[in-house]
Amino acid sequence: MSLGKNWDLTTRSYGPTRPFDGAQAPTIPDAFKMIAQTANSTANEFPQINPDVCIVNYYTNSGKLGLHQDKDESKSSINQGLPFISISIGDTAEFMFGDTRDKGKATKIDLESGDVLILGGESRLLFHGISHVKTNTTPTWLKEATGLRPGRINLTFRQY
Ligand SMILES: O=C(O)CCC(=O)C(=O)O
Ligand SMILES: [Fe+2]
Repeated sequence: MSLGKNWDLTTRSYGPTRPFDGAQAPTIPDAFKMIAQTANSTANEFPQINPDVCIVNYYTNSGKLGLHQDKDESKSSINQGLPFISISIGDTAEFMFGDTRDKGKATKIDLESGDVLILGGESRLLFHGISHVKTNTTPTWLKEATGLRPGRINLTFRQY
């Protein structure tokens, strides 16, 4: 699901509406933007963004995402190395990143619930992906407080 602008996976492009039902992408709640901007200013590595896209991905326990670069934002955004800010909720995922699409050469780190990962500047075009989601790793307090189903939610904030 996309907030702000619609992200169409088929054409790998952004637009105002969702092709499958013509609906406008819902606006990004200010509270969401604030979390992403606060994380970015706390990291203090990259320029601040005014996010106009938030892509929300849900991974089941068998969910994966192949190594890819995020390069469908505007040339200006990419050339400036404007960061994309990723927030993980729920089950832990193994995140891979590297200079090439080669999985064997990628560095792997765990992204746990609550972790924020920011790719910006020179790291903006790193190849990255999710190799697997680790079953039953959602913090107990979060499961109890929200009834979150198994799996992982990832929010990425970008400025097109
Ligand atoms: O799920 C993640 O941590 C990464 C998501 C991602 O790479 C993307 O949405 O482009
Ligand atoms: Fe990505």
